[in-house]
Amino acid sequence: MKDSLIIALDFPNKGQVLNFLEAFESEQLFVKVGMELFYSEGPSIIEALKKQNHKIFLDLKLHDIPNTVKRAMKVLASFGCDLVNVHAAGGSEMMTAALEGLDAGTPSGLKRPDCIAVTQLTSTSEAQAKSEQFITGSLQESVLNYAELAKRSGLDGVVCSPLEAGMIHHRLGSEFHTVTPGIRPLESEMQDQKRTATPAFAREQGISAIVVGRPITHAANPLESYLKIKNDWKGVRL
Ligand SMILES: O=C(O)c1cc(=O)[nH]c(=O)n1[C@@H]1O[C@H](COP(=O)(O)O)[C@@H](O)[C@H]1O
Repeated sequence: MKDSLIIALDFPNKGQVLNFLEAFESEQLFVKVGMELFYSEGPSIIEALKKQNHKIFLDLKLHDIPNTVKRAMKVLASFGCDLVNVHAAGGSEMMTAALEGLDAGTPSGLKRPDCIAVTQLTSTSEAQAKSEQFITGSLQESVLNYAELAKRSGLDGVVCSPLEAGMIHHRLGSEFHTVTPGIRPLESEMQDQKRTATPAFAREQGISAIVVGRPITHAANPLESYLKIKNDWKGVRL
């Protein structure tokens, strides 16, 4: 996953996804299938994307009792995705159970998908975390606490905002992955995201992978937007 730009395919159905991907024929992509697309299309969307040789992040953010998460992860592992996630707030026992389910469900000969934990959603502000989640410290501390818990539980990394990734690598090492949504080029609107940064800022933080949705999928020319964000992220000067 190192240095990947993951495109969030937040579309309602397979038809719109395949239509969108036509412009990317020459690119081997890392794409994210989230709740809307997976709930509408089911595992067949994963099959269709694998046929096109794209890497896949199946983003269903599991958060339930350990037994339920373990059994669900066993099913998800059988799809042959590259990356899946849970909410760190589910706790250490749940995260360990997620890994057990993935190990049990990964077909022989395949690598188990990497598993990362959402710390604090990038749509959460400091004020919201304090007034609605009742955290007493700072939001950064909360992100770091969740990241430490995820690492102790054996996970491969976390989802956080680009603003916290540098701190996480400093504390937990560069091998522990940070995957960061909340990426907004200077000209883009924040929409519902609260903790955002540019692709160039993300590059300076040692982030493993950035996740970008609407700045690409809603762009007038999605391929052009993708290439521009990718170049900014990789520090390529044209
Ligand atoms: O787990 C995620 O992917 C995720 C976590 C998070 O904290 N924030 C977040 O935005 N995401 C996802 O990342 C994508 C961001 O999309 P845009 O805001 O359109 O770039 C969406 O598909 C979100 O579901």
